[in-house]
Amino acid sequence: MTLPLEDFLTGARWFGGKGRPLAVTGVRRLGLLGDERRGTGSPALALDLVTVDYSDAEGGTEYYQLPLSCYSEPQASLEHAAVGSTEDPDLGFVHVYDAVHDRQAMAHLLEAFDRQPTGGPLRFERLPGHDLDLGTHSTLFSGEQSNSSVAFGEDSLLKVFRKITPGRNPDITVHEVLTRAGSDHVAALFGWLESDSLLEGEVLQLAMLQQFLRTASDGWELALSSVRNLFAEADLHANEVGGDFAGEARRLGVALRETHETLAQHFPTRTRSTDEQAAVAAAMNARLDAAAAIVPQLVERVPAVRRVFDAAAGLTDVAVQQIHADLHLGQTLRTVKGWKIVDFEGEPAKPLAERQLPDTPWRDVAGMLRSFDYAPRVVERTYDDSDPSATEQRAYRSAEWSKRNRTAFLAAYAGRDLTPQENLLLAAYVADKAVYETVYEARNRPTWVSIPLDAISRVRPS
Ligand SMILES: Nc1ncnc2c1ncn2[C@@H]1O[C@H](COP(=O)(O)OP(=O)(O)O)[C@@H](O)[C@H]1O
Ligand SMILES: O=P(O)(O)O[C@H]1O[C@H](CO)[C@@H](O[C@H]2O[C@H](CO)[C@@H](O)[C@H](O)[C@H]2O)[C@H](O)[C@H]1O
Repeated sequence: MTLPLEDFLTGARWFGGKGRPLAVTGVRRLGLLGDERRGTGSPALALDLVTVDYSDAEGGTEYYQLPLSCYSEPQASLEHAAVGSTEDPDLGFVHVYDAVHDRQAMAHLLEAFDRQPTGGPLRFERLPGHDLDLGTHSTLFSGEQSNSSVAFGEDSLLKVFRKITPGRNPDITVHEVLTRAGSDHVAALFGWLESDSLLEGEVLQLAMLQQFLRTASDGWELALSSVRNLFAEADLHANEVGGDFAGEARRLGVALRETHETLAQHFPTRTRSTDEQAAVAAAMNARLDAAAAIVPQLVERVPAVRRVFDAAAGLTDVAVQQIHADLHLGQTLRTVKGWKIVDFEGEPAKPLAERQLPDTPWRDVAGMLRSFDYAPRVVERTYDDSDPSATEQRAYRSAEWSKRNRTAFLAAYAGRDLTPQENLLLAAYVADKAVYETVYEARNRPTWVSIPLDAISRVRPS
């Protein structure tokens, strides 16, 4: 009896290949933890890596990590996480469950981070400065994530990477550097798990353990409630209502600037050659053409956007460094100790080699500016629009909220007026992100596509 892994993968919310024809063509055991003694009720935790081959025109191979809880007896309490039953080469006949749902299995992992066993096929790396709380139990985060996150009490958070790209994971690399540098703007990295076996000649990094931000509120949710407050007070301006966000936007600007400064001190920096800058603009134009083929409403807006990208092609002395590369309000957390930035993996859809290239900090700034445009537009959509004057009033106030927070964020980030070159570069990155968003929305939330399309309509070549 083999495990129905294709069904399991396609039903998992973190699986990136949904809707594509695929086959699981290999399963590789990276490690086994815990000893399942019959009758003890304690599971063995198998860390397996499955190879997924796609058979559509795009084709390609991906690897996904499956942490599996293996029991000799069925577990009624884990029925919701059942994968199937199988004759396992190491364990004999077992009932198998998705281990991130299983407190006993997660406890094996946490203990292993504490003990750091040597000699096995798995390496549990730790950074100094924090004693793990082993008296906690695990809770799986729910939510639209591309990985699986498990909190251990209020002490630590384990992010189990699902799609595994051979090579170092930028989320670990960047968190390690920022933690060692004492940055205030990330959750401290406690450690990570990697496999001794190489794939395609590269290391496999499987999970990251970090400080659990107990007092965190999601930046996106905070922005939405600020807009709701504004809309609830029909005769007040954004600076007069209780939930004004501009102070937070300013603090976010400072947090991003300081994060960029720390990254620039610890990773290589350089300026792009003229050829590289031209290639970046050409890639933006190519993305624009590809997006227009998918989102027809974009077609009439292509010439204006192209003029911005063409102007940006000629910019010189563009400084590049390590950045976040996928920044938006949903990647920020407000804690009692200020703003924290999470998820330094870069855009998951891009190949690792591309994600590892240095880029301009203005890409991150542009990502945040786009979020300040999104938040009020998303709230506007929740209102009934039967009263045209109320709808118009909300649209006006929406633009007011967005401008106020974009201005506060940018002023705090830059601390000075932007040069014409910086303005142009930023405009190009904002447009590029909005173009990307039209495709993202068309595929995922088609009724939201007007949000980036309207932003693109406002693009004016200077
Ligand atoms: N250290 C932390 N403490 C508490 N919550 C966190 C922490 N890091 C991330 N989160 C929250 O966990 C969720 C997933 O985090 P993220 O890094 O974006 O995962 P993914 O790579 O799966 O998208 C987000 O809601 C984020 O706000
Ligand atoms: O899942 P990721 O964090 O990699 O990002 C993807 O999903 C985001 C939505 O969660 C999407 O962001 C867009 O919508 C946000 C509101 O939901 C908004 O704040 C962002 O500014 C906007 O780009 C992101 O584009 C996509 O890559």
